[in-house]
Amino acid sequence: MPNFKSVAPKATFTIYNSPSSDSESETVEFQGYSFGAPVSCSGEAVFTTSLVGYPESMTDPSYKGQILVFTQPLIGNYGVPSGEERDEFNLLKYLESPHIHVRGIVVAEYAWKYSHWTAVESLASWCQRENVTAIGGVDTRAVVQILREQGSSPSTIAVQGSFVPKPVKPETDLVKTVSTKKPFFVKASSSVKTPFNVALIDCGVKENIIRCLAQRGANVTVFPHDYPITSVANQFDGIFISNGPGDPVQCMESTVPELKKLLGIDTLQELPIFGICLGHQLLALASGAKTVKLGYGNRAHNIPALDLTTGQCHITSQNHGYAVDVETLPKNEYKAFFQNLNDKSNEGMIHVSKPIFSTQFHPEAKGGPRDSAVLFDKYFDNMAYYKAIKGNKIKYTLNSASLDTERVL
Ligand SMILES: NC(=O)CC[C@H](N)C(=O)O
Repeated sequence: MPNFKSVAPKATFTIYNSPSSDSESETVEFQGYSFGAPVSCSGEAVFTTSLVGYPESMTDPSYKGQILVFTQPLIGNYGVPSGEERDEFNLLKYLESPHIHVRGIVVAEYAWKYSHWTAVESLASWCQRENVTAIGGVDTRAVVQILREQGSSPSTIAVQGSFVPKPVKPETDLVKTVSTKKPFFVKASSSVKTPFNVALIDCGVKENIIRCLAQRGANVTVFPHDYPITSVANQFDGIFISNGPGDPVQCMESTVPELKKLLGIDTLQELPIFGICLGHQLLALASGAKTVKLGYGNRAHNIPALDLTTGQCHITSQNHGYAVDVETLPKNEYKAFFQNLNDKSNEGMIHVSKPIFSTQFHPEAKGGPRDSAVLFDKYFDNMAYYKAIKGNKIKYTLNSASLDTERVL
């Protein structure tokens, strides 16, 4: 095989202590080679210890604007699957959204040769097409030691011959950039006779979350993150709040007040609600709790989360930099649902009397283990009960045929 590495443009990955630092003592540099787009980039460096799933992670909207460091030493070996192929729900078969959301990737060794039955191109050509920076040849173990010490940090990837932007603080208003611009509709599995109707608040939803709902028998109407959901909530059997990028407090003026309003509507006290990751954090904020930034976050596919209601441990898929401060949960309303057994951070909350719960980890797990897929079943049980007690009072009056059938970007 030709020695691609030796002819690839040189690249440098730099980690900064703070966005304003430019003196050498405050930066650490790693030299490597570029295999992505011939552009430099700047973003918050975060790391994942997941062993597989780079196409899914890179297209997860929660990673918007970040530079993702993979600790798995060989990346690219199974190429990239089709970003066009769709399943029976018209959802992307292999990717979690139509485009790459990470700004750049950092790997130890890029596999120039790939092989997999689903692969349609190499990771390098995908990054080039999507204008995403990629550096190989970096000692990612050393990188993680720095990020673990100083926390997720401003960083740049400089590609030889291109303009290098300054390190920046994580951007604000990221949710707006990834949320659908207009409502869209995904039809439930055709094997289900009487589907449920779920209103999904899209803060940057992963395709597999919608699939987990549609497969179990929900027609999913996906709404923009700032949609006045209270104006339609009485037409639905359940509300779902999705994952998404950035600091949850960025949604204090959009999604959170609307959720707060929803929680206060007398006639909707029995309405089931389920939130995942950012959805969990926003529900917590709407309930009066607070969120905190974690040092370096949790990004992996093997994080143990203890179900505090059963004593069972779930091995979970995670990607987050913030967490709910469990001490601030309103005690007469919510109790902690799951706890992270590595760092003891909060992994979910459950209402003491209403059918409302949320998790910090990703039960839809793409990629990752499916231990906690059962939580989707729990949500469906809650919806079945709600539908039974409401009789025929819930009426879906939106014209779903007039809605788009995929996210509007
Ligand atoms: N996956 C997510 O929804 C991430 C939530 C939030 N942006 C965080 O980093 O904590």
